[in-house]
Amino acid sequence: MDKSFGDLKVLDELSFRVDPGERVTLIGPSGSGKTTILRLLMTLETVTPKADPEADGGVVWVEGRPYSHMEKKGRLVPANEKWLRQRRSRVGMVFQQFNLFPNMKVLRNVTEAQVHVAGRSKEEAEAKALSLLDLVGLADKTGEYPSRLSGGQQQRVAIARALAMDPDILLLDEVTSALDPELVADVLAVLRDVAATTSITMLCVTHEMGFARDVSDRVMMFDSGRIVEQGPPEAMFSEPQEARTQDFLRAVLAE
Ligand SMILES: Nc1ncnc2c1ncn2[C@@H]1O[C@H](COP(=O)(O)OP(=O)(O)OP(=O)(O)O)[C@@H](O)[C@H]1O
Repeated sequence: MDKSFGDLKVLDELSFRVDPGERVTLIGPSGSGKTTILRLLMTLETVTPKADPEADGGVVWVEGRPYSHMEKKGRLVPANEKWLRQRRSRVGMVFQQFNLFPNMKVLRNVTEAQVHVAGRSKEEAEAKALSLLDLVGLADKTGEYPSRLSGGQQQRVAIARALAMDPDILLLDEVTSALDPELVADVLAVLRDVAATTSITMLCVTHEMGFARDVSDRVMMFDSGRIVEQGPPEAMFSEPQEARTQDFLRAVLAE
């Protein structure tokens, strides 16, 4: 797939596959297009069509079904808003800036989409929310507004909210970058727990190399919208083959 913003080409003929249950970490310098990939998967962006209308314009597939497109008379056509809304609910995303609903208490933050998007009853949604808030260590904060929580606690609510929809894929976009250093460990511990206790597919952008090493099946190094190299974390971190990966890891690990 390609993605451009005006004249700026951000993703260049990018193509990759993530298997069900696989944990993939995207690493690479700032501006290399990592967040754009997650936003495309969340349908917050659309791919830039090729000039040649016959060319493969970049179709995103999730769980073997077209996601960015829909099938019409045996052909794939760009998806309409209704289709996207339905498919989007199969993908959970946690953002750098938490993005909780500020006017809703913690419990309602985690039940809202369950009730209004997934169509669950209030009781069912609350039971699920309570068990997930327990999982992220916030069972005692259900009645608080987000503004009364630390950044780390807000991020743990956001993780519970994403998981509450039973997504096929969990997208994590630098989820600890906006946190004070002492709060990072708690959030990573919750995610390690999620990785260890579920089989959810995870696609994660992070600068936390220890976390990437522990939870990933595969690490992909990006630069200028292209995959520079990819492989299991042991190989990527111990013996990166490409000079760009070596330079990037040296710089990140020296921070
Ligand atoms: N909506 C937008 N309009 C214009 N340019 C954009 C937009 N979103 C992203 N870009 C540009 O696309 C490029 C890739 O951005 P992206 O956020 O995907 O990179 P990244 O690898 O995630 O970087 P970082 O690690 O800093 O978050 C950057 O040059 C960015 O300025």
